Amino acid sequence: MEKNIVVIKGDGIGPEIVNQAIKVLDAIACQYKHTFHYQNILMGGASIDEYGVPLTDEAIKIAKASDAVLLGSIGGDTNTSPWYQLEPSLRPEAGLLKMRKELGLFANLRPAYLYDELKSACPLKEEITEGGFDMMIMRELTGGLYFGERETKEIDGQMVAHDNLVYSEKEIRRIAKRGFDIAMKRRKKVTSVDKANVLDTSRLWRKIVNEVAKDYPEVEVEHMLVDNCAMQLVKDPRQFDVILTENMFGDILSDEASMVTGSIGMLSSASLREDKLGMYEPSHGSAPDIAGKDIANPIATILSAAMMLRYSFDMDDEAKAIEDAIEKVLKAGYRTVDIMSEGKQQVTCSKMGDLIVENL
Ligand SMILES: NC(=O)c1ccc[n+]([C@@H]2O[C@H](COP(=O)([O-])OP(=O)(O)OC[C@H]3O[C@@H](n4cnc5c(N)ncnc54)[C@H](O)[C@@H]3O)[C@@H](O)[C@H]2O)c1
Ligand SMILES: CC(C)[C@H](C(=O)O)[C@@H](O)C(=O)O
Ligand SMILES: [Mg+2]
Repeated sequence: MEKNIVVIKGDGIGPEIVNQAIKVLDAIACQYKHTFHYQNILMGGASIDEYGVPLTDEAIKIAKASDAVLLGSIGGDTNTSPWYQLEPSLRPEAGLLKMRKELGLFANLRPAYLYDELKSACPLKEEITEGGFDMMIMRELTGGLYFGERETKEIDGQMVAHDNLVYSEKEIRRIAKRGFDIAMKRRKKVTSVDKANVLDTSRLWRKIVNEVAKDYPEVEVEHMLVDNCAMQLVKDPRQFDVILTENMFGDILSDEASMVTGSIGMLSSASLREDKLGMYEPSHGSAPDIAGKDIANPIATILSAAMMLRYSFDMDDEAKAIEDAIEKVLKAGYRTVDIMSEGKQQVTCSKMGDLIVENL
């Protein structure tokens, strides 16, 4: 097969981790006789430095015309980077949000899976991780607080800011369906997470989720308040199969879930819409504190590339080959520093990429 992949290396560790994913994709192309054409575009800080804006119309056009987008991560140190002196709509994150919205990528899948080999890197007690866990966070990605109207202004001599949280029935219904569809292929349980004891958007969310649930009688559905969910993720992550939630809750809970898998460097993600076009990126950020040192964990990005093969290109065998290679490398004892534990062999980001290619 021939596929056009748009590559956004991004900022910070972005280029380091994307280079490893491309090594792996090249090896897959060679083994399975595919041709992947890569086209680089800029987004985030790199685009600000080059064009003065975090995402150009031309870049959006190129992404829209592609078969899939592979992204590293964007942004800088929000305390020190000059990008954060710019007005909010010109900052790196505005480019990412615009890309998600322009491409209509409303469904963000973040699988949190504890590899047997990484149990020692997991901060939870052994009795909790016994048997491992495997959950999918289905995060709504183009609505909610991130996309509501916002403003900062002076009222009666003091600054006042507001961010509007809006969800429509249609937005909730389509993500809920995605959540139930994926649950049907898994352990058939959906935990819908909201704050229905306070928020109107959450009460609507719960009502629509219950309506959608009627079309999936085989799926067990439960509703959980987000604060409780944050606690349950640490207390007993094995109880979760699919966590279905809105944009901001999903952002926060997915970082939390990543840590119980050993490291944020393990959490991949796919941002999808109704057709096959998707954007694939690790769930973590540009990690400015470790950028340029060749120590970042590239596994989340490589797993995201595997999700690209699976969801955008229907290349299930190829995706599985990547996932198996990662497992082999972990079994052989190789670790980047974030998942390092006693008796294991510490390797760099690029070495981890090489090892995964060798094990394909
Ligand atoms: N999708 C994205 O592009 C994306 C996602 C999250 C954050 N960001 C941006 O990234 C910048 C930094 O944000 P942050 O520091 O809050 O979060 P971060 O995820 O970049 O880093 C948090 C911590 O995790 C570590 N870490 C992250 N990825 C790692 C990896 N692959 N291997 C090893 N360690 C890793 C970092 O070193 C840091 O200590 C901000 O500008 C933020 O807006 C971008
Ligand atoms: C960078 C930021 C806008 C982004 C988000 O909040 O969606 C990130 O944290 C993520 O998890 O992809
Ligand atoms: Mg996040």
